[in-house]
Amino acid sequence: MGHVIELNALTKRYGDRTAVDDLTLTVRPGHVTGFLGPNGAGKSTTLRMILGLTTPTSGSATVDGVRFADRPRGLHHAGALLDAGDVHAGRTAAAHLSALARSNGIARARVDAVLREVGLAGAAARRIGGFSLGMRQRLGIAVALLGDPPVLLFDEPFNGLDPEGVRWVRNLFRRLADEGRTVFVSSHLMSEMEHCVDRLVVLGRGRLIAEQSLAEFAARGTRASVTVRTPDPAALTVVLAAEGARVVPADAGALVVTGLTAARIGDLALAHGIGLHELTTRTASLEEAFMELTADSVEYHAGEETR
Ligand SMILES: Nc1ncnc2c1ncn2[C@@H]1O[C@H](COP(=O)(O)OP(=O)(O)OP(=O)(O)O)[C@@H](O)[C@H]1O
Repeated sequence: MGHVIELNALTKRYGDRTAVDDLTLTVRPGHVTGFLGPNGAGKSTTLRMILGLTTPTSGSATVDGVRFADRPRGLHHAGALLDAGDVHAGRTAAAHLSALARSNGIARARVDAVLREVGLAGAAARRIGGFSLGMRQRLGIAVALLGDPPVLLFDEPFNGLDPEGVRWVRNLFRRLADEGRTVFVSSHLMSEMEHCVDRLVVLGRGRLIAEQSLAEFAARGTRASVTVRTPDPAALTVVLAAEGARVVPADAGALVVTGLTAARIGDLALAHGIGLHELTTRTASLEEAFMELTADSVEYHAGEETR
């Protein structure tokens, strides 16, 4: 079984700006691999280089050891959803897919099959110009599936989808991976990814920050904190700080404590005769782990002047 995507020191520079910086990684079949990073991290540029749409400045991107541009009949080999807005608005959905099927040597029957698959069978004869964003995403996914390819790349596939659509896409990715395909999905939102990926590649300012399983990623981010409520926060803060804990006041008189377990906090409070009204352990969410991991590489912070 093959269809491994390999990036080797892949680099893309635009003038003095490095969009993708020395990226080396492997994306394997049978998994849904999430490709995460803040806006401008270089995800789209990377996907475009894998597809041979953008030429690397240096390094290489191959599928099964062969550059995409060197493969005949592209859509049989790899399917992609890139910019869902990038279609001929005057065409109908069926005409758009039929044209692609013809130019890629794909049987016409596949057009109806993928329209059904993405839930657009009823809209086949409608012009794409009148499609909602969610319908365009579905059409883009239909294009990716058209050649029944072993490799599938999706750039921000959840954009514009309603909750039912999001769920459908997640199940679709899972099924495609279970069929042994290589599924590589970009997103800037961890919340979209944590329900459907089993591996993660995290990018920040063009550089690889993490490449691991979802479980490994979750373990790295779970720094537990304990929320404590007490009628005497000042006294408890002194006691906990003396034990080396970090204590931060939170809403409504609560304290957020890191560095001590809930059990230890409870014992210390008892030993000092301090009452407790709440003692709750919280583990950081994947979203928080992702934010922490990429904090140094976020380029565009809200409410901040350009640096
Ligand atoms: N054709 C281009 N010419 C010049 N700069 C470009 C070009 N394409 C991308 N860039 C720059 O490269 C960097 C990476 O962009 P890219 O679109 O790959 O990021 P991304 O991770 O997909 O971001 P987003 O989540 O916002 O889509 C950005 O700084 C972008 O401005």
